[in-house]
Amino acid sequence: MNQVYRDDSVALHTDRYQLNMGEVYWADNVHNRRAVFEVFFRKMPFGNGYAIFAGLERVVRYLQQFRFSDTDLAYLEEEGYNEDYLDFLRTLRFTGTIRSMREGELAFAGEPLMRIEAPLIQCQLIETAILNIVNYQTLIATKASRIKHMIGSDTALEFGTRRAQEMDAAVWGARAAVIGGFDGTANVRAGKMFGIPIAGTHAHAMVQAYRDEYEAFRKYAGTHKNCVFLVDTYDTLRSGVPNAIRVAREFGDRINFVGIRLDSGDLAYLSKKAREMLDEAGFPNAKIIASNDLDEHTILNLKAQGAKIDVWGIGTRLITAWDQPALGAVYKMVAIEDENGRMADTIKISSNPEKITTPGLKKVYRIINRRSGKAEGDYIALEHEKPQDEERLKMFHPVHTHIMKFVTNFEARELHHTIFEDGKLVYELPPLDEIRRFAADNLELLWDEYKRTLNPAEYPVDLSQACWDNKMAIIRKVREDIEQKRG
Ligand SMILES: Nc1ncnc2c1ncn2[C@@H]1O[C@H](COP(=O)(O)OP(=O)(O)OP(=O)(O)O)[C@@H](O)[C@H]1O
Ligand SMILES: O=P(O)(O)OC[C@H]1O[C@H](OP(=O)(O)OP(=O)(O)O)[C@H](O)[C@@H]1O
Ligand SMILES: O=C(O)c1cccnc1
Repeated sequence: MNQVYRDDSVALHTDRYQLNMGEVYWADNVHNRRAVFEVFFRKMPFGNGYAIFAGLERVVRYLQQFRFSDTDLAYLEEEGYNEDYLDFLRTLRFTGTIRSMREGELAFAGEPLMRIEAPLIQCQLIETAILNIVNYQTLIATKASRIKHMIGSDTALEFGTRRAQEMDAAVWGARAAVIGGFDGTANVRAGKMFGIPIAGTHAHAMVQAYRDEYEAFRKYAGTHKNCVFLVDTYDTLRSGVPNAIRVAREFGDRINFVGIRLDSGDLAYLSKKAREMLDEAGFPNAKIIASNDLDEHTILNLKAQGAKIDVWGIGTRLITAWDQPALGAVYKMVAIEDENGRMADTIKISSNPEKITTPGLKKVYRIINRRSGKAEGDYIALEHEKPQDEERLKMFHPVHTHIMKFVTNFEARELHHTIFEDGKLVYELPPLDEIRRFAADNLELLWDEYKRTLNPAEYPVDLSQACWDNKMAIIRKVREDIEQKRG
């Protein structure tokens, strides 16, 4: 094992191969050539019809802090990196330009979420952290949106911290959940950091600590105005709910009896019975909160059974993205400056046509039909193109090109915004409630066919003719070059 150093920077939050490539570029003096990379994912997470982009705020914070500390450099020296290379890294800062979707934007497979344009070595060194952040936060925001879709107008609370994949995931996951439509979190630190409303009841431990359930509820009521009693420690209907009602009656106006929480058993049956008991006791406004391994599937099922649940506490299955642990977003080069100072488009070829990258500097537009107010699809065009000037826009599937349509009377809304310009932050990070509203408004652009959680329709993400022609010409050129070199 190597020596251990103080963790005082984020610059080494990268893979070793990025530093290795950086050294190659630096030694060959090509490290400052302008390069362009794009972040995108290839498959819709959870089989959902849309994803919700999240992670930009943390990417911004990371890039603002990006610098190698003395201990970083000492560590890299020990790892055998060239001293002059390390001297170069010592003063390295992010000086690039980033165009990105805003957090809360709807995102789809195959389209660039972010575009990073910077000296080659910088593009490379920041790849790992950017993917780390965007992959996780976009995944959780999307999972939260699926769950919130089922919860509808009831309250959705994020309860996952104890089961999250470590502390960072818990707080940034709570924030992503809010972007996806959640109303609050149990994580107090996330509340402090992001201004998320915090909510909380109590655990079985408190009932066990007093042994007597009635006594425990009374103690809670004695110290808290807002009371939610957890009623399933011993027997929900015979003990828990009656004790909650008894304490609520005894304390009267001295407390605000918010309701009860169910955390085990048949949540449909118990919630209906508890609702009857609370109503009969004169507490029709007391809420029923449910938790216990909930996700969009159990919630749909519970609603179908007529469960009387007002507030849903969702932990493990949200914060760990239970059914799909990774989004799989990648970071691919689309252009690089050549030895003559001109930008040249680049491509990565694959035997799978869906995996061939799309070369060149591009923009992404959402094509919105002015008559219906709904999105027709997303349209990826080359930088210089102006789709909004077209009378009749041809949209076709980028792989199965015979699937096509013409759109008229549309708005072409650009999805990327400039975040950094030559290293300077030019974007004002919006407050979280604005991002949450933005995500909810965006969902209004989608037909219901794209929003159902089971087998949604595939939303079109198309290339412009010029973009497609450019891609085909580059594929042909690469093939010809290979043939020529083979002789
Ligand atoms: N009426 C229902 N329909 C469908 N799923 C339900 C219903 N009630 C509860 N569930 C879900 O079924 C699962 C039940 O979990 P489990 O079998 O561990 O029982 P439990 O009630 O948690 O038992 P324990 O007393 O050990 O906590 C949970 O995911 C819960 O959300
Ligand atoms: O089920 P989740 O979706 O992950 O939601 C969070 C869970 O965390 C708590 O359980 P835990 O057993 O850890 O503690 P408690 O029941 O004693 O509070 C809570 O009661 C929920 O069941
Ligand atoms: O407040 C609660 O009820 C809560 C918080 C975290 C996890 N489970 C429950």
